[in-house]
Amino acid sequence: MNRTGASRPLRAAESQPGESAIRPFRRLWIALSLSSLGHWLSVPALTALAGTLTRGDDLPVRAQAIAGVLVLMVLPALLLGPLAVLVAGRLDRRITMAVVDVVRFALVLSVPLVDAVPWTLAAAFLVAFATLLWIPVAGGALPALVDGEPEERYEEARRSLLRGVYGSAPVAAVLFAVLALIADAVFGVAERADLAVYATAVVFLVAAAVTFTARELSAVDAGAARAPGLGTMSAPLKLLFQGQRRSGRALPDGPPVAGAGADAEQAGAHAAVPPGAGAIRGLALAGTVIALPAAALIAVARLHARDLGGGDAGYGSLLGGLAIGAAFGLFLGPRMLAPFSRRRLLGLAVITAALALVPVALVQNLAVVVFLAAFLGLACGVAWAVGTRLAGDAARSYAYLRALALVTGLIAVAAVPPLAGLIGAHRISLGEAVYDLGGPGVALLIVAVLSVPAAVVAFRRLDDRRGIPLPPDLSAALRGHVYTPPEQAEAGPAVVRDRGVFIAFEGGEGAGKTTQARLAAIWLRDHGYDVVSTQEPGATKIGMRLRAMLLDRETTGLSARAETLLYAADRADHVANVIRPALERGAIVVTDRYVDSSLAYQGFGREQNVSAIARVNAWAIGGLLPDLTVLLELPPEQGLGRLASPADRIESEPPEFHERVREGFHALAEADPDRYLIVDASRPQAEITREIQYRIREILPDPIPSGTEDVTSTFPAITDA
Ligand SMILES: Nc1ncnc2c1ncn2[C@@H]1O[C@H](COP(=O)(O)OP(=O)(O)O)[C@@H](O)[C@H]1O
Ligand SMILES: Cc1cn([C@H]2C[C@H](O)[C@@H](COP(=O)(O)OP(=O)(O)O)O2)c(=O)[nH]c1=O
Repeated sequence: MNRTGASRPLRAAESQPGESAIRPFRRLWIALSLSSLGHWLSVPALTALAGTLTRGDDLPVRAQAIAGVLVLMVLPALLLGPLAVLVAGRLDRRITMAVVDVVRFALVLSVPLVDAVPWTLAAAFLVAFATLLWIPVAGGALPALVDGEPEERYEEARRSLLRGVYGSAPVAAVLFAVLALIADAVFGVAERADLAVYATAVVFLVAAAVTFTARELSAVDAGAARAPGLGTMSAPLKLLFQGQRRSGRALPDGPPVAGAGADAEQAGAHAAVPPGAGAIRGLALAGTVIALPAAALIAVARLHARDLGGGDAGYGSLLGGLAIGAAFGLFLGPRMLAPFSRRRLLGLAVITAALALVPVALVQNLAVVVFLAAFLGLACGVAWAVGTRLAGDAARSYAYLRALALVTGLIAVAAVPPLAGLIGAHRISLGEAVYDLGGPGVALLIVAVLSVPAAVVAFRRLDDRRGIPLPPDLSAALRGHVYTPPEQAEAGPAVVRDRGVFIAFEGGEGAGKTTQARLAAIWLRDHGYDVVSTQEPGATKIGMRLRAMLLDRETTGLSARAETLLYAADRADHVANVIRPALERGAIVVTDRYVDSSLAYQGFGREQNVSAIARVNAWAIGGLLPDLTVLLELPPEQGLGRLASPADRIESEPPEFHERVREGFHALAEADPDRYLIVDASRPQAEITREIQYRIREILPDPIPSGTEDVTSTFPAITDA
């Protein structure tokens, strides 16, 4: 039972179809998604209507009308957010959400009926104000619905709701374009925007009906505290003011762990080094620059589409391109270029977004501009996803970043359309050819010219790999590994290895590493080689103590970074006291796990910055990499199923963790096929052993010293065991 008294459960998030318990969540999801669809649809619908109402006027008047609607739709969020939270906490959730939707329905419906610019502006403000009340109330619905459920389920459900709330933005833009096409075919130009406005009203009405029937939503507790990003509303202006007063120290100096939840810990971990003041300012600048090109484009999209020969359908396509691109970017951002520095990725994404605005402003073909807008959206989405993770989702710094983006967006939508109106259309003659540049195009170009240098400064401030050239770093990341500059690779003692061979076995739990490493060592010994069998963690005296700490389930609360460093410490000792001496005397070293385990488990598994872990380890091992790494690939559930002993601390991690580890190993191996052997470990043991022997044979030195061979004229033949 939860606070609402309803016995509902969040099997929802698990989405097992047919289970009746899913229904409350599903209804909440539908209600929230529909309301959001109405919200997103109201933006182009009302701006388009303002444009239609002023179609006989000059460009400046049209631009003002559109800018007015946009500004009034953003303003309430900036000024009245905390007030809304205060009011929302005292109201019945279901009734409030339904009433807000009915009010938005009535307001939107009244706009084409009154058919005047002032009322359109007033209605836009009132709709946005009503939305503001809806956000914290709706945001509190999930915590109330899932009270007492485990955190992972809650997280899953939260993500699903966020997808519904923000995923409806591209749907709305495309729907708007389709409605405009239909309206174009059926009605005259004068009523073109009306259809979208009526559709918006209907969506709100349906949302109200769905919400009203969802009885389990009734509760007088907004409870949004547990719903970062869904229902949190802070005072953006206050935050900005405080941020400034503290000279840019509103963002945390280190990992924002305290009270910030798992996301924040991850985010802190992603910031390879604790951000200094320069990096914090870089992050803030990035937040500003992300919003600038996107908001400027949204602000003049309708005018720009018209200049390019498109009507409202063109406007919808532009917004649709931008929104779809952004959705992809938000999804891809955290998954993109795993070995690449997150800070560099953020900087690059911001520069890309700013640069993309240049062709958006100059190209004279609407279809191409739609694609370019999608690209711009993609860059903004990636930047936002990476930036918020760096700042610490759910933490104060996330709110700060959001506030910065909101204020920048507001300034852009307020200033760019009037600027476009002021500039007006220009015709440039280039010899024979003439080039028509509209006011919106020039205004966008100006925004791009301002954004690009700001983006470059943000990149510089954020850069945590200073001195390492970008092109090889990026190209290495594209191939799946971390670029190590030649001088860094040489750090630590030189790799002295006359005759030894170094072979590592890697893979997930229960993949058969220990079994195959042992068999390989036996086979090699049988053929006369000096073989040292070893493993990580725990091959040395100190290592055994570290291993106990690392794997004991009693060890709780060990931070991801400390865990990484402890594995690296074990490895440093392992290399110095076991591996290197053995190789120096010419032995073959066979190790069960090595550095890739840290990249896969601590990097991919714990979602930390893989490049930072690679650097720490490169130093720990003094650049000593295996000649061959055998990767045994097995689905985690199969591997864990093979284990007989009770699960240790790492084995007890959730399935998603082990899945990420598997993907991590695979990415590392695929990037360097010369040094890896990828083996399907689900096959019979003997088959795997043969495949491994076949490959090891290729790298084995001649066991008989070369001088001796001349004398004996024999060549050692290694046969299958
Ligand atoms: N190819 C295989 N097929 C089925 N079971 C295997 C195979 N290889 C190893 N096993 C079994 O799986 C379990 C885990 O193997 P082990 O070598 O300890 O894995 P790891 O060291 O990767 O955790 C052992 O009981 C082992 O006998
Ligand atoms: C070497 C290494 C191991 N690990 C984890 C993986 C395993 O769960 C555990 C090692 O335990 P171990 O009992 O050696 O596992 P396995 O038999 O699967 O090799 O430590 C890391 O997370 N990072 C590392 O760098």
